[in-house]
Amino acid sequence: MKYNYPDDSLALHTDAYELSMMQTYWKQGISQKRAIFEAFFRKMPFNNGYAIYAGLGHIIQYLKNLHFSASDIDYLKTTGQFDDDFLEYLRNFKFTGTVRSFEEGELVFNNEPLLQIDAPLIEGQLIETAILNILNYQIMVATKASRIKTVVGNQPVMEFGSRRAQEFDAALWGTRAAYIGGFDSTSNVRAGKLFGIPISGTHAHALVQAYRSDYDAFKAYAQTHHDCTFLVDTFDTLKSGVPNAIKVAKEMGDQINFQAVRIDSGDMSYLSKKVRKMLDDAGFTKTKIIASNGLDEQTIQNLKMQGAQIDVWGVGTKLITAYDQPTLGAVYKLVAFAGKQGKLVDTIKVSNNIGKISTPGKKQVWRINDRIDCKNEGDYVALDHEKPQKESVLKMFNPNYPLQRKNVRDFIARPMLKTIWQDGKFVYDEPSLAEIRQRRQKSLDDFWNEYTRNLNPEIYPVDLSPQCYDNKQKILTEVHQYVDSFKK
Ligand SMILES: Nc1ncnc2c1ncn2[C@@H]1O[C@H](COP(=O)(O)OP(=O)(O)OP(=O)(O)O)[C@@H](O)[C@H]1O
Ligand SMILES: O=P(O)(O)OC[C@H]1O[C@H](OP(=O)(O)OP(=O)(O)O)[C@H](O)[C@@H]1O
Ligand SMILES: O=C(O)c1cccnc1
Repeated sequence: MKYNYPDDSLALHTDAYELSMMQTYWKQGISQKRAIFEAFFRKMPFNNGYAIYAGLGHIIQYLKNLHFSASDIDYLKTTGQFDDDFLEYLRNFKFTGTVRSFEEGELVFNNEPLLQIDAPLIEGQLIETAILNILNYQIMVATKASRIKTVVGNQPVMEFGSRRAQEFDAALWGTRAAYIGGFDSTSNVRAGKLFGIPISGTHAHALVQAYRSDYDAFKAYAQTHHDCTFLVDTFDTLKSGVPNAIKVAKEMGDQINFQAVRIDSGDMSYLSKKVRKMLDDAGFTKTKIIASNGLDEQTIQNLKMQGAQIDVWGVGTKLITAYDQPTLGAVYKLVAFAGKQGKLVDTIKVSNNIGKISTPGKKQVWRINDRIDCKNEGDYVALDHEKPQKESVLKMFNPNYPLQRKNVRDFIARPMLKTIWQDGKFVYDEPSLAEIRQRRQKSLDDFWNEYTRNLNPEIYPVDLSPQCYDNKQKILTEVHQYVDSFKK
């Protein structure tokens, strides 16, 4: 199997149907017409009240490098599905569009555009698969991480998921998303190098197994490291692991910093209390207890309720695989397309399921913040030309929850979709990961706790402007007329 192309690119990281459609657009002369696509998801992940936006960093990297390499074109030729003139076009392909997006670390909600591509139709079509691939995964992991961090509070939580992640890319970008969502460090060393995420870790059972003795293993580790965390559950936590960790720490004295012990099995509430007492009695009151093994927000909360004496948490599988939910279900829809005279015409995707009918038109999302209590009142999805920030009273209503309408006065409206590319030019001042993490915390603080609690949160209003709503109804009526025209 040959999979090692020196000039491999990510342009073919797309579904075949995107390329098939692109060939049609190209041959029919509509490929350069302006098209607006928007990405959004319909249902909140994990029944959470909010999601954390993550993935833009990867999308930026992808779009900056987007091109078809010589071997990509050669391969497409071998499929026999594409004409030479189209392949020649692909050879010189370049992204020339405008991209607007939420910024990473912001709280986002269902049924609002998260990312918007305003580009020649052919370009917007190619990138659908990659954009959804990135967003569908990273938003889930960042949101899961945020739920876990909410329960962990000020204690450190380490990301341990690489070995259980769905392959390399998921481990790498998943840990970045986890860091955005509030995790404090990662065990993935490459993520440390590439993203500057602090790396942290302890040691595995293999070390103790190799020495066949807790004492010998801890001693060997202590002779080769200053900062020491000992994994104490390989044979028996209370009878052998902790007593030998203490013995080694006493023998080594100031030569080591006896930072922590890690417990990775058994009843972690019971064990952590016993271990705390043993450490304290031996004078190691500052030595921390780390817990790992199948943890998530529920087990951590439960352990805390039981008074477990755990100071630091290590979480892998259930975070990195977004264990409770395999996908976010984000979609990418064409919302407007250049009509006959080049003027944008709004488009709709109809469904029997009312919640699945797309909202036509190029839009902006406005976050409405109450000037008095400084908390967010709701998100207001408006057509792009609207200026809600200039209104004195904003009528907010959600057609799916018609009784929840309200008039908002004295507000600040903040546009959430920021320009990342303008007509092919990258214009975004990319924030550091530290800034993105701070943004998550700041954003969370701007919401009432009713929306951000982990269990049964209130539904945060994501409302359509009256113009946006009327536009949707008008286009829906046109579609109904079109469909009716086929009836006998
Ligand atoms: N006091 C506790 N309350 C609630 N859940 C706990 C408590 N202690 C441990 N757990 C959780 O219970 C689960 C136990 O899983 P499992 O049966 O795989 O572990 P184990 O048998 O102790 O260890 P292993 O099989 O890895 O040697 C883990 O998810 C762990 O986080
Ligand atoms: O349970 P998770 O949340 O996924 O956390 C990561 C797990 O990975 C390691 O176990 P593993 O048995 O792979 O190796 P070990 O020998 O280091 O325990 C570690 O000890 C944790 O139990
Ligand atoms: O450093 C650790 O303790 C660690 C790293 C990866 C997986 N489990 C544990």
